[in-house]
Amino acid sequence: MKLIVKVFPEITIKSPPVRKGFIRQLAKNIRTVLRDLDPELRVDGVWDNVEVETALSDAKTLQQMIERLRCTPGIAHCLEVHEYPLGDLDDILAKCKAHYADRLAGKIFAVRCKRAGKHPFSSMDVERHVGSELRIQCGAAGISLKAPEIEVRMEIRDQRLFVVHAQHDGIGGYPLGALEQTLVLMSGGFDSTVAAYQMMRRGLMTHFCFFNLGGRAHELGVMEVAHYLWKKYGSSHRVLFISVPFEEVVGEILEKVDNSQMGVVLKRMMLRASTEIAERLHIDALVTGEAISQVSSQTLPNLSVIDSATDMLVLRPLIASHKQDIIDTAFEIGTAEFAKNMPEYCGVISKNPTTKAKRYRIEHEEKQFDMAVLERAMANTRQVAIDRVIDELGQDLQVEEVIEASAGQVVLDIRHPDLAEDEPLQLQGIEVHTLPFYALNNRFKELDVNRQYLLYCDKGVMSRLHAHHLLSEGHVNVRVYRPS
Ligand SMILES: Nc1ncnc2c1ncn2[C@@H]1O[C@H](COP(=O)(O)OP(=O)(O)OP(=O)(O)O)[C@@H](O)[C@H]1O
Repeated sequence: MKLIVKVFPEITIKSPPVRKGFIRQLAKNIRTVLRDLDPELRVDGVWDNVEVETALSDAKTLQQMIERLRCTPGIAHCLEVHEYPLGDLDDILAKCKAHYADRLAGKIFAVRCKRAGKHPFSSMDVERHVGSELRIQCGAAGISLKAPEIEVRMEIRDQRLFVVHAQHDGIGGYPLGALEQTLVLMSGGFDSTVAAYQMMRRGLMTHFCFFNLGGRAHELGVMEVAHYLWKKYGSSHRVLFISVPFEEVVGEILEKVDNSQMGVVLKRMMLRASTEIAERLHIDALVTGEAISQVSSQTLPNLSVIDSATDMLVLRPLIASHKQDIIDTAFEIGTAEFAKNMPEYCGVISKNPTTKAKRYRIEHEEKQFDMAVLERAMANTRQVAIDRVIDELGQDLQVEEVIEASAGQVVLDIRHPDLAEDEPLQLQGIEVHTLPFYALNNRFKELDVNRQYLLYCDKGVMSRLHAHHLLSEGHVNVRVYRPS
């Protein structure tokens, strides 16, 4: 199969050397993202598109390839095409007929031709000839250029003809690796996950930084959603997940800072810490999910005082977004399910948080704060490559594993629903329920405590992590199911 990947239109209007650089980067990213599906894949960047060719014909793998391309930043859309050497107008007609004949009977259609190179005919000559002949030969109902039911599409490039079989829309943006890097402050809710996605889609390599305010379940949830985002939209580049233990910082704030000023001080501490991390890693900007007035503390005076804690650029891609739009995007990109179920832990809750923070007042409050506490948090920061984040977490956890389920036990398939649907787990005589890992924390307590639950996932890592967490929460009837 051949795919023609059309790059994001903003790239095509760049100067030739810049455009070339972007296309080279995109071709490299596509190779990386698809390599495990076909190590022999051919990827060539040309003028304003990238050609991808695979000798594989298995429908499931091809579908996976297309799905990955659709989520790769820099791609406007990709076309599934059939390639032929270019012949005369009748030959072009014959090729189009071979692919479209069975779809045209009784339909209103249009022929669209794009052409590059020197030919004895124009694009319009091709459209007219193919259109009028297909109409007669295939029994079509008519031609409408404005509102066709079916479009017969082709591209002619020099001496090659591509008949388009299907088009798949991508997410647009710039290829990762061609621009700078950012560090997103990730709390795992709707806002920070959408903010991270927007930066990634725009082509900025985005690392994740989480401040652990005291909730282990929150940390696990943030790791999972960060891993999901990276895997789905950014796996062409390895990024980092950084976890900063902020429990002691929260304790110090609770003890030393006036209640109404606590939220602003906490955010300033987060910015100080993330600035240091970003500088160490040569990252150019910080990103947060704040949107103006979304919560009472997200006011301009507060944001201004928060920003004065750092000289680093702080980007807030959602600043003027409506909450509903953010939620809709989270559903589209697949982070909403994580966000809805995120066991958020907020260490400092002010009764009357200030909405008009004053810098002198905040600085006065911070004078009481022992900065050694922040330094200790920084010294204990954990940094893991995102592709290892789940594995490393699961390594040392002691959880009993079961290789064969027996009657009476319930197997909980905690995989992402897409995966569970594609390859359903079927066990003779055993009760199997699907309960995705992101919903596990909230829904587990609704289950019958007298049953024994075996958690199942594909690699045995997520199941171990979650089983360990449930055990530590006091649910004793939990094991990991690892069929041999
Ligand atoms: N524990 C945390 N770790 C990392 N970043 C955080 C943390 N808490 C807050 N942030 C950052 O500050 C931003 C604002 O957080 P806040 O809790 O005020 O709003 P929010 O609307 O609940 O955010 P979200 O929906 O992203 O959880 C978040 O979007 C995130 O970028």
